[in-house]
Amino acid sequence: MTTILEQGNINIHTENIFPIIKKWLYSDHEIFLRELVSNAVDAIQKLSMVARAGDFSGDITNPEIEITLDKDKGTLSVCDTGIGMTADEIKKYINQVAFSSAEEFISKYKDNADQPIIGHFGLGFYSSFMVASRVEIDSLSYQEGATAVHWSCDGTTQFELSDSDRSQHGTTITLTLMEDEKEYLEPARIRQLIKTYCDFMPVPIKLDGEVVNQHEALWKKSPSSLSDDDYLEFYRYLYPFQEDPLLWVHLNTDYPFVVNGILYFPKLQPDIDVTKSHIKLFCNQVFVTDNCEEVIPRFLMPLRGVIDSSDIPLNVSRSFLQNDRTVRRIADYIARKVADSLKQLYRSDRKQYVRSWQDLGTFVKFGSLNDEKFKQQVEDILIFRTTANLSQAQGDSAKVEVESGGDDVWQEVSANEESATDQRGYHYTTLKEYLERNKDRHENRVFYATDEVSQATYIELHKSQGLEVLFMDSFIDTHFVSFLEREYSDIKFSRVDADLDDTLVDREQDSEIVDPTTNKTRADQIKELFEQALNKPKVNIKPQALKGDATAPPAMVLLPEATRRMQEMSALIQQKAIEFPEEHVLMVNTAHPLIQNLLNLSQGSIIQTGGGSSPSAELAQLICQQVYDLALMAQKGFDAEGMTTFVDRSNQLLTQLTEKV
Ligand SMILES: Nc1ncnc2c1ncn2[C@@H]1O[C@H](COP(=O)(O)OP(=O)(O)OP(=O)(O)O)[C@@H](O)[C@H]1O
Repeated sequence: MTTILEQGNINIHTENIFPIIKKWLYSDHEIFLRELVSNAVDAIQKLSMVARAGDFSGDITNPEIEITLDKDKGTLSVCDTGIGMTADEIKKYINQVAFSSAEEFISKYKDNADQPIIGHFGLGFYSSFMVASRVEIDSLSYQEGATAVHWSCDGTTQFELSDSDRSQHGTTITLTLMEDEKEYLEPARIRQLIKTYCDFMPVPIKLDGEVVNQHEALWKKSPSSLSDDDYLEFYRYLYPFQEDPLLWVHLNTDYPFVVNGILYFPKLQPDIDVTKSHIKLFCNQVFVTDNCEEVIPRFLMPLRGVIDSSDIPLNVSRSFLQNDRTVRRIADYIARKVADSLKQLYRSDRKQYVRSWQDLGTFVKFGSLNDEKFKQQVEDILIFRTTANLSQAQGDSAKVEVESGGDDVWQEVSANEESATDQRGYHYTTLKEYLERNKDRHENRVFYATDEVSQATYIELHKSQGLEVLFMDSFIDTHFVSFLEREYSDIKFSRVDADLDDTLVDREQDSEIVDPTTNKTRADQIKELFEQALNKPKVNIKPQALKGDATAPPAMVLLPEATRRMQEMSALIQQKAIEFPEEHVLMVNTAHPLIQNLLNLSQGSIIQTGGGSSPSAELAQLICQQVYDLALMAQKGFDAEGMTTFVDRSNQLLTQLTEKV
C-alpha cells in the first residue's frame, strides 16, 4: 500500500501566468475589440433580461455601444448602456481571471433570455492588455442606489479601485494604447474591425456618432418569415460582386447541439479551390473565422454562407477541433442536411435540379468520393447527361424517398419549366434508370464518353445503333468512374472508344473464304493490306464489319479500357500528361465502301505487276495511311511532324485522284 506523504493545492503565481494569458491566449491582437464589444453586448442583453424579469424599471429601449478614439490622449474606449458593475462585482469578475459571471447570471435569469450570452470563460477582458499599457473601467450598476466605480490596472497584478463620476448605468472600458498599437486609434481600422467581427451583433455600435454595424443576422430568423429576395440580398451582402447562388439551405437546430446558418451553393468555377473554405463561422453572432475547415466536412468547402454555433469550442487549438465529438457531429449534421435538401429539390423540382447540375454535379460527386454516409444519401440522385431522348419517359423516374427535414427549408432560384433538360436541351438520367432502360440490350454494361468533340465519331456510331451513351466529362469523372466500378462491381463501364460492343458488329460478314489457294478471308486480306501499308507492329489491325453501312466510319482507333486506364494511372502517379500509347487497336470497318474499294484497288495492282509496286498499289498504301491518320485524329492531335506528313499526303492523294479524272 502506498503511503500518502502530503496532499495540497497547486499554486499559480499570477505574476507568472498573467503575461502568458496576455501574450499567448489569443494569437491576434485585433480580437481585443471583438472581446470588449462582446462584453458590452452581453451587458446590454443582461439588462434587458433583468428588466423583463421586473427587476429594473429604467429605460432600455435604445441600447447602444459607443467607441471613442482620442488621438491626443492615445486612448480607445468602449462605452455601453448595459447592466454595469458594482465595486464588488468588479472585484469578483474582473479581479479574478478566468471567472465569468455568465453561468451565475444565466441560472438566475434563464426564463427571460431571448439572446444567448456570448462570454463564458472569463478571459476575454484580459485580451485588452495585448494592446494597452493601462486599462480603466468606469461603471455604474443598474441597481438602485449603486455608486459608480473606477478601476484601473497597468498590466501588472496590481489594481486600483476608486469613485467614478459616471452617471448613467453601464460601463466604459478605456484603453491607453501601447506605442506600437497606435493603429487602433485610426477610425478606418476600427471601422474595418467592427465590420469584420461585429457586423451582425444585435446592438448598434457607433463610431464618431455613426452606427457602423448594421446587418441583421438573417440566419437567426425563422425560415418561414424569409423570402427568396431576403436570402439573395443577404448573399450579395456577404459576397459582393459574385454571381447569385443557385440554391440555399437554412440550417436551424437546437438539439442535440445549437447550429444556425444559411449555406449557399454558388455557381462553381471550373478552377474552384476545394481546399479553401468561404463559409463564415460565427459564435452567437460574433464573427470567429472564415476558415472553418475543421468544422465542416471537406467536400462542403465550395459552399458559402454562415454557420453560427455556440457549441463549437472556439478558444482551443485547431487540431483539437478536428477530434472534438460535438464538432464531428455538427459536421455530420450539416452534411446530412445538405444531402436532404438536394434530395428534396430532386423530388420537387427535377428541372431546376438538372439545370443546376453542371455546378452541383462536381460537388455531389466529390462528396460521394469523400464521405460514405453522404454517398449513400445521394446515390439515387446522381445524374449523368445521356444521348437518349427521355422526353416521353419523364415523370416516372423521380421516385426518391426523402425524410422530412424539420425546420430546414430548401429553396431554388428560378422558376419551374416543363421538361427536365438542361439549358442546352440535354437529357439526364441516373445510373439505375440507365441500366433498367438498357437491360435487354446490354445488361450491366454502361457506355460512356469523356469528350464529346473528340469522341464524336464513336458516340455517333453508338447512337446510330440505338446504344445509349452517358457523358462522364467533368474533371472529377476519371476518378468517379473507377469509384462507381468499385461500388457496383457487377457493372462494366466501357468508354465508347474501347472495344466495340457485339451489337455494333455484324459477325456474319467477312468469315467467308475469298481466296481458295491461301484460305484467306476478306478480313485477313484487309488486315494484311493495312499491316503492310502502316508498318507499325505495335498497332493491332482488327477488321470488323460495322452495322450501319456508310454512317459508320471506315476505321476507328480503339484503346482497350484496361490499357487506357493503366496509362492514365501511370500518368497520374508520375504527374505527367497522358501520352497516347503506341500500342492500340485500329479497327477497320470492312463493311465500309471505302475499305472495299481499297481492297479492290490493291488487288488490281497484284494482277497488274510482276514485281515492285504499281501506281495503284502505292495509291492503296497512301489511302491506308490516310484512313489511319483520320481515325487517329479522334484520339489525339498531331505533332509538327505528323501534321506535315498528313498535309503532304493529303495533297499527294488529291493530285493523284485529280489526274485520274
Ligand atoms: N462591459 C461590461 N459590463 C458589465 N460586465 C462586464 C463587462 N465587461 C466584463 N464584465 C464582467 O466581467 C466578466 C469577465 O469578463 P471577460 O470578458 O473576462 O469574460 P466573459 O465575457 O465572461 O467570457 P469570455 O472569456 O468568453 O469573453 C464578465 O463575465 C462580466 O460579468
